[in-house]
Amino acid sequence: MANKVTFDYSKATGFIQEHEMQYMSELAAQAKDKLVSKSGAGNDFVGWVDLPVDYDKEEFARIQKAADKIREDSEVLLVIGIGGSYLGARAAIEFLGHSFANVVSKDVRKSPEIYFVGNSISSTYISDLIEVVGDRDFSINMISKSGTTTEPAIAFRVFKEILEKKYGKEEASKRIYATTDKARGALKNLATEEGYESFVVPDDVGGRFSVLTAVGLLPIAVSGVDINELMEGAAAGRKAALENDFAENDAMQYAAVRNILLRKGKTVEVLANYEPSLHYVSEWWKQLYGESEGKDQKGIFPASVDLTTDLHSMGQFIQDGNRILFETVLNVEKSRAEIVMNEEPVDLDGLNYLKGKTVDFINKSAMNGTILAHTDGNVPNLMVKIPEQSAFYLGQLFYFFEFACGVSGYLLGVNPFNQPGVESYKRNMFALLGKPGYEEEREALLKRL
Ligand SMILES: O=P(O)(O)OC[C@H]1O[C@](O)(CO)[C@@H](O)[C@@H]1O
Repeated sequence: MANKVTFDYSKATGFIQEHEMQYMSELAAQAKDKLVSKSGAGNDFVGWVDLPVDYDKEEFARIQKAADKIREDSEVLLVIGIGGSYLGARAAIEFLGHSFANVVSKDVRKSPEIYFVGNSISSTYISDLIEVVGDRDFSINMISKSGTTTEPAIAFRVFKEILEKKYGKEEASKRIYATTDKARGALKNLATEEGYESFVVPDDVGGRFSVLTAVGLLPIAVSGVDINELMEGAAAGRKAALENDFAENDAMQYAAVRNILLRKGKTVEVLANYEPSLHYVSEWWKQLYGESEGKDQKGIFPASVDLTTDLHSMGQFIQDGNRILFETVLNVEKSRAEIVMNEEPVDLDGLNYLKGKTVDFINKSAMNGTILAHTDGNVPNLMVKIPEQSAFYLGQLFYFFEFACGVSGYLLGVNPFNQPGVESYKRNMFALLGKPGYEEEREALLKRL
């Protein structure tokens, strides 16, 4: 087991010839140069490249201090945000924390309960969460880079009102933490007006690349994770991505392999995990790759499955359906817990052949068997190995995927750092809601409904 996050495409060599890798390595080197020298498309949004070694230390200390205060004075933290303004934090908290964090006793969790809201417009969800919070002490971390996104703004209005009713305006303002643009937007204005403690999403870091800014770091720190360790892992990932040539560069190889497969008609990448705690890492990854590459009528569609769970729902399609897929397995090499199968005196369930084996050994056997079956079914299989569930390796993993995404987007010939397509639904929604300025669209849309 290597003591770092690694990429392994040895099981996919039947689908990729050496000379293809050679050609793509040259293009990947050019793409990397563009990214690192900040000379490619969207180059004003590549601040994340140096973030693990070049971040605001004063703000970092303030994040830690705010996290300590929240851990001290709140039973519940509400994290309000959508897309890149919540997925990274949720990925980290769920990957590194207890599988049932919000349900176990505080002695086990050692932090406030953390709930995410403002990532949908469901009144049922909001109202159920109001019930969960009840009359307990709580704080809010409102996260929006633009400060104008509708989903989180709605949730914030609702919970701000509850907070102000409970504590009074002044005390409530000390329990609201705003993470947003340093100067612009409705949230920034509100924070200034009401005196909320504010944290900055740097101008040159887009939402989906912002997990290692205050966007991710404050909620992650509240959950009790050592954010220094997370940053150290990311710095190690950066060093590996920046300093290694293609032959030793895992992120560049991943970018190259997925672009070779795309050009052979593999238009869907399925990210597969065998640990439920990786579910939100996959959700984070989907936004990262979906928003970065899905444009100009191009891109690999990023999908995900939780295994072995989904082998009993999506397994049939992966094995035997339309051959447009390749699969990337996230493999946590060393399980955090060990459970050994015991022998029973009468082998009624037929499982005595597993006596003495660990559940993780069984899980890994399922994984290895599945990889070979899918490979035989013409699904190229790639693997990203994560030595264990620690903040250090998660930091490395975040950086690995971010760097590979930048390189991959340039290989594809798109600007990986914009998201023009996201505006279309917003315009329609605003028009249908009667937002001032959308009158003409409103008429046209109403006729079509
Ligand atoms: O942080 P904000 O500005 O609320 O944006 C949230 C998300 O919405 C998007 O802008 C898309 O609408 C994403 O790129 C972003 O992560």
